Amino acid sequence: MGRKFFVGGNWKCNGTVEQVESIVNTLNAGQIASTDVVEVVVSPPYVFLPTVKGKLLVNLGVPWVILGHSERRSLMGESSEFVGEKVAYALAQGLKVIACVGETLEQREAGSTMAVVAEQTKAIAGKIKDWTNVVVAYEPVWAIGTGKVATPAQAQEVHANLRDWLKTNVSPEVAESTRIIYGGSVTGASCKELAGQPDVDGFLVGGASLKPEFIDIINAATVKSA
Ligand SMILES: O=C(CO)COP(=O)(O)O
Repeated sequence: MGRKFFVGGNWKCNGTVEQVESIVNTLNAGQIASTDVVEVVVSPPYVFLPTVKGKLLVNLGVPWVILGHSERRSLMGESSEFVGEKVAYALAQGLKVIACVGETLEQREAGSTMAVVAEQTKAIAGKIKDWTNVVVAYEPVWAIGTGKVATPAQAQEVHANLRDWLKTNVSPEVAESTRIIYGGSVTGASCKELAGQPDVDGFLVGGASLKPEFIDIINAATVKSA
């Protein structure tokens, strides 16, 4: 079975109750591609979970958690090892995990992108056995919140290398079935070409997930199913 397209909306700490309700209304009113072809997850600020949970999407418990975001790694000092432990703990508690990896601009310019991504992924792989409930988000730090989206070729290159890494270091089955999604300044304008890349299985969206264009990003799934 192919990898189902996955789109996450990382709302971070944005919004007031009114704004959150407005986003939810927009999502509920949007014409979204069939859930046969796309899985959508939103990550509201903790304080708004009750507001969102009561109004949005069938089956919304809080089944997913985003871990290893670069803002946590850099601002909260979370090491790769700690992120690996958190991923293992979350899975053991029955949560599904979006695990983020990605290099800084400095690391990219030094040619160490894949070494960084591999080190971050290895710290997770060393702590877990079952990848069924894990989605890996490749989020180059230089693309997050900067308006500087990776080119489709840049994203594809890292995603393909990461899948190869999983094939060699975990298993061919895990490499084939694990969704690797891209995050970093994704917009309605850039999503289709990115989605056209063979190893881009979806997106983790920050700023644009607070806007109506999030619907367009979700619907980029149709690029895969076309
Ligand atoms: O950090 C992100 C998603 O986790 C990306 O944020 P932006 O889409 O705002 O760049």
